[in-house]
Amino acid sequence: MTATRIAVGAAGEDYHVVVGSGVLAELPGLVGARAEQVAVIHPEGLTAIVHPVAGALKAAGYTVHTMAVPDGEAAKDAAVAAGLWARLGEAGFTRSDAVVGVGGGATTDLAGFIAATWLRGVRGVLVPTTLLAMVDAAVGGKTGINTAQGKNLVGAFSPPAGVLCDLATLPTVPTADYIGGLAEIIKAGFIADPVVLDLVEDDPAGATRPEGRHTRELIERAIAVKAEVVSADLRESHRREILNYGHTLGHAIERAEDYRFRHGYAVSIGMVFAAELARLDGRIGEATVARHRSILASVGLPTTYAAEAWPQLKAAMRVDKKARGATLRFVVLDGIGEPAILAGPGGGLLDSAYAAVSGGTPAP
Ligand SMILES: NC(=O)c1ccc[n+]([C@@H]2O[C@H](COP(=O)([O-])OP(=O)(O)OC[C@H]3O[C@@H](n4cnc5c(N)ncnc54)[C@H](O)[C@@H]3O)[C@@H](O)[C@H]2O)c1
Ligand SMILES: O=C(O)C(=O)C[C@@H](O)[C@H](O)[C@H](O)COP(=O)(O)O
Ligand SMILES: [Zn+2]
Repeated sequence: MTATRIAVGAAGEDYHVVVGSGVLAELPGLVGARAEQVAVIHPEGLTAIVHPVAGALKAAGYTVHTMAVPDGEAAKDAAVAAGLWARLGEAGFTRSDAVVGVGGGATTDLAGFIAATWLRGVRGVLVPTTLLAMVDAAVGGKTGINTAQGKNLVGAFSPPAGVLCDLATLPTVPTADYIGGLAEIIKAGFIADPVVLDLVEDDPAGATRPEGRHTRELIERAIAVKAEVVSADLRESHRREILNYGHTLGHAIERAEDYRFRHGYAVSIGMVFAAELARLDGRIGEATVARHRSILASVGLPTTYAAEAWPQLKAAMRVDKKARGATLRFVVLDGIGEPAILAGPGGGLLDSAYAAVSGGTPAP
């Protein structure tokens, strides 16, 4: 099957997201002729994918440094970033050298951040190997790490030179992680492309598998949504905020769980919360909220969270990047495909929306 190339406009530095099987062969070309050294940042356990990638880069004449980082979210940590900067410094990486990130969204967020910050920016190429990283994390130039205070609180907008989504890497992704990626695909459906929702509803079981009937179309549609949005607003000054649908509560849940709760699962609960907020604010009806619950549950994503966590979650939401001063701002819907901002909802509205998500009366 031929590769699909989705263009992303990035403030004068345009790039492509390439989707297909076997597209990793394009990696040496993307790293470019200026680089002599390449750092390949990857999770410890991903050697079956990383060895051929590193081999191809060596065969193309680069000096390759494979740099293993902790698996998953543990990689998005200041100490891990500092360790990588030390290794780049010891190896003498210059501005013409390159960083390649191979792995899930946690790894591509970290690798992108290293590329953005080393010498104030070197060429970065991303090779996402999970569903979530292909459809969302590796696209759009948001890079970063977590801090004890919250999710992605340190980072930079720094578009990659290219993104290679090799579908051949997906079959080994653990099912629970694969399903996490569906949350971001469904998000793209609610905020911009309702056909995505129809495709998932047509075959929910197939949506949870790489060999599903609609898998490739779902991936390409979600990337197309992200590409359009970030091309219009790289630095999140207006339109890009819609990609944060479900993330205000979602990130608070991740922090409350000490980042041991899958991102997509937290976003899934966060989208139900945002839908309840929109319903209570008179923007959407019960049927649209019910559609959130049914489509997310149909692929195995969670839609509820503990009532007693509410005070902690409310406090954690204060560091959301969309907040302005003490005013919380939520992405909500005025309808499917019609995202809007709800600024400064009253405490009563928030409490009621969370009660609907937790299935009980949340602690004040
Ligand atoms: N920058 C952005 O715009 C953006 C967008 C969405 C999400 N994110 C971030 O992405 C992260 C979540 O990404 P994720 O869901 O990919 O999780 P992840 O990176 O933690 O990966 C999940 C697991 O899958 C493993 N894995 C990766 N590829 C594999 C493969 N092909 N076969 C087998 N195992 C594989 C990983 O090692 C890890 O254990 C979060 O940190 C989230 O904040 C960033
Ligand atoms: O690309 C964006 O913009 C997004 O908001 C996409 C989100 O899915 C992603 O999780 C992002 O990392 C969240 O960013 P943050 O600015 O809220 O930390
Ligand atoms: Zn996300």
